[in-house]
Amino acid sequence: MNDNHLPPTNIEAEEAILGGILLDPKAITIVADILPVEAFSISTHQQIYKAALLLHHKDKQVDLMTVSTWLSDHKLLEKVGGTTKLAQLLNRTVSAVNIDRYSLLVLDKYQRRRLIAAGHEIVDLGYDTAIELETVFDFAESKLFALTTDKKDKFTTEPINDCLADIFNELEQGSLPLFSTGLTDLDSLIGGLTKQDLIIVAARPSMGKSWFACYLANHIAIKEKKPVVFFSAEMSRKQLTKRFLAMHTGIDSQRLMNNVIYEDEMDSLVNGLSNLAELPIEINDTPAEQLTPAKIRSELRKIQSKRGELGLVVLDYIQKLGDRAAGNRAQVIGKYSGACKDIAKQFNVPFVVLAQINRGVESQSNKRPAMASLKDSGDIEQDGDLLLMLYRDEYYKSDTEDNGVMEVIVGKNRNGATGTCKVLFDPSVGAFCDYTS
Ligand SMILES: Nc1ncnc2c1ncn2[C@@H]1O[C@H](COP(=O)(O)OP(=O)(O)OP(=O)(O)O)[C@@H](O)[C@H]1O
Repeated sequence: MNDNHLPPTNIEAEEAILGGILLDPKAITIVADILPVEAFSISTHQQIYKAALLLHHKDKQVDLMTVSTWLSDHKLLEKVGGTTKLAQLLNRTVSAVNIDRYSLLVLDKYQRRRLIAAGHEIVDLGYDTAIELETVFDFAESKLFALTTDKKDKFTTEPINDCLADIFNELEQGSLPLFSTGLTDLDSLIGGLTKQDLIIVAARPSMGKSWFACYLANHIAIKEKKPVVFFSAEMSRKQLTKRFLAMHTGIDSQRLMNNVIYEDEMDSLVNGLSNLAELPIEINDTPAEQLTPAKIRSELRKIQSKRGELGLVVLDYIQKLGDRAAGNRAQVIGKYSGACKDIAKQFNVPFVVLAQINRGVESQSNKRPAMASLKDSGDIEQDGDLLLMLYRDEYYKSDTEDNGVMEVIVGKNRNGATGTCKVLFDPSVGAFCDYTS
């Protein structure tokens, strides 16, 4: 315990770094990406380093002359101690050889100061009993997580120039900010599943929402090889795993649920088990009343730090969350859908959220759902970037010509067209494929 409570600093290392920068024009290129301005503990050090960084970002040479001229031109030279201070820094430094090592020493103290600041904020929140405990935990966890992982706040204000640089890089690489669904007609309508989008998949009960979500999860896990996280407030972990197993083995899901396997299915079972075991699919079956946005964020943070960038998040299903006896359900659901959109942005991932549709569609002649059909809809349709509504004619008419066909109705598409496409669907094993094939 530090009795005098002085914040941890390493002034000598800070001086050595600044001296190195003034001495050797190459030095700034080594430290610019490692050290933020705030890593320096003294404001004069921060100001000198900031001048060096600004010159560096404008592709200007960085040395004693250019830094002192810049500071003088901006009426800051006297504030940092004048040319005497710069000369002192220079005189104390023999070479810039160890500058990367010194940077780590300075960074270590900076991280400790940030940890202490976060600790103070967490203590204050702990005392503030007006704030819900869950919010306090979420805040505390995200503060510490930011320190141990990225170390930089992603959501700061940035000049448009920086965004343009990112966009140019993406265009140059031709990398798509979205994932194919594996269904050609659906992809032609929606493009694919876009990162940061909230994708609402809505339908009447038993229409095949969970199967559709399983299909997307499985497809992204296989094709993108990125972690897919399935929050199943509806089905247990075992039931959901058996659905995935049915998809991989072709064994009827109903029989898998009842643990009935035929002898000639053993090979498929073994193959399916080993294929499925390889996939980066994570299942969380926290009961609906305990599955809060804070819990979802906390789980995603853990998975992301363990397995890397996420490929897809699924929630089955939104109206199940929260206190179902509570008065204004629309308001509650609106709160959840807003939080889901924030999570999609925060984790840079498409977030597929399943939703039930109002019984109202049953009284319509064509029975096909529309945007207004969402049950307890709250702000779901506003928060969603993409709204996919599922419809199967055989659900209502056993003699339909469209046996085995699912219609995917795109009711809202922030990034493109709306419309309907058909896909083939086998609910016994959760198989989806193109209608035209
Ligand atoms: N083994 C099976 N054989 C035939 N049909 C099946 C089988 N298993 C499930 N189904 C059908 O799949 C549909 C259920 O799919 P799914 O659970 O994905 O629907 P859902 O829209 O998520 O429903 P809910 O909202 O009730 O959870 C039902 O129509 C059911 O009859």
